[in-house]
Amino acid sequence: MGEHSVLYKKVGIATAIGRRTRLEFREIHSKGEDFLVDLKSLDWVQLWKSDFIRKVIQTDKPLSLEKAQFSLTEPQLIDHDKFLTSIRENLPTDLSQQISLTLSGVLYLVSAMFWSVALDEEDLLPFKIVLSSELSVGAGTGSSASFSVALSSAIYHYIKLKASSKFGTGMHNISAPGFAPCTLDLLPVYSGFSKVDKDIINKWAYCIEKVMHGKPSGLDNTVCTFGGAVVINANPTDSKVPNFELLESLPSLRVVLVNSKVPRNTAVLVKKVANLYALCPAAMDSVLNSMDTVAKEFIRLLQKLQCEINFGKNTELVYSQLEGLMDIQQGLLTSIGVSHIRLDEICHLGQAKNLHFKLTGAGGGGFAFALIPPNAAKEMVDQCLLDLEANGFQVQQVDINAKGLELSNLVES
Ligand SMILES: Nc1ncnc2c1ncn2[C@@H]1O[C@H](COP(=O)(O)OP(=O)(O)OP(=O)(O)O)[C@@H](O)[C@H]1O
Ligand SMILES: C[C@@](O)(CCO)CC(=O)[O-]
Repeated sequence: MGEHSVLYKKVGIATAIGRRTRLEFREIHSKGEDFLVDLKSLDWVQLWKSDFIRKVIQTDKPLSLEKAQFSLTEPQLIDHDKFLTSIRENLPTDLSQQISLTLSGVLYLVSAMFWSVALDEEDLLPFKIVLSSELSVGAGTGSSASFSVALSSAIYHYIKLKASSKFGTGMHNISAPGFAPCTLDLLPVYSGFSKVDKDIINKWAYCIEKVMHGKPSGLDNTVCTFGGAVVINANPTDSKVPNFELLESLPSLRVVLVNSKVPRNTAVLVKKVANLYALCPAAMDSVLNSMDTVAKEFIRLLQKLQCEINFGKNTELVYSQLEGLMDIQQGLLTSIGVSHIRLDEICHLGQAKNLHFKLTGAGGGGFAFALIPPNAAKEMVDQCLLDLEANGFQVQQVDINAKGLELSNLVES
């Protein structure tokens, strides 16, 4: 709740859904091999020569401050646009936009994350990355954020493992001479990521979200990193940087996701809204303020719902209020041009059976979701889902408040 308006400092909330992106990372124990990136969702395998990867890592990166201020913990110091331009120059020009964006993201992280770390040529062996996802790519359920977090966490974890075999365990400065110190706690075995790790990973993932969309809010990558539910811009400040709060508890809601199967591009939709803002600022301010009110009310009602569940109270009214807010927000998003005729059809089919759908993500196609209140008549819900499928939509039930980043199945090769 709060799509688009969160980019204008308004409040929003997002939750992790139980659909995972998996990244398998394997070091290849032979120096001369190529680096390999297998993108299952895009049906693309990329090979890069070891010499090429070593060269892009060593090349100086454009920064907003001196190199002596930069380290693995400070990705925000990279002059993003200049760096991205240089990354793109290393890619063939005949790639599809999706593949080109993804490979730009991979090269960005590989070349910038290793740059400041004190690992010699012989420490860095070629590796193979295999990426697959249960999420539809580019459909409004945060696939790009999920990809960005998976990739930045894998490289970060690899750096820590390599650093611990070089420096030993304990607190060590892993920066190369000439860079700012980066002191990390290196452990013999890792079972997961600490809060410090997650904060660093999240910062790098945000850089890749910028590769994908230009000016993202950072909400999607924060949700993918930390899991659960995250509120953005809860504390109004003059800062340009949004603030994030992890919500302690969110009621367990039944949610149905419907795929309109209409492809869309987040960056294009964000630009469309920005253009409308430039044309009609006063009216847009008013719509964005309304979106802010709706999102705040939605969060307040979710908390109220949790209390009512705890006290065994009847939750019917709160569900109706939440659904009312979803209808209002869908109307506001439609008014700024980010719905789509197929999303409108989902909403109409839902209304006929008393389910209230709202688009999710940037809109323009992609997914819509509805809450299924506990008292909803099963036959009505089942019929609605059948009607949606009969009209060519894809329906799936999802868990919300799901886990974020996890490390699993570590196997030595
Ligand atoms: N599993 C994946 N493998 C490789 N690249 C991916 C994967 N998932 C997403 N991407 C990259 O992310 C881009 C989609 O980003 P986009 O922001 O448009 O979609 P989204 O994140 O699903 O939507 P939203 O930001 O509205 O939630 C794709 O073009 C592709 O470059
Ligand atoms: C449109 C938008 O609000 C939703 C993307 O999931 C963009 C963003 O938050 O970065």
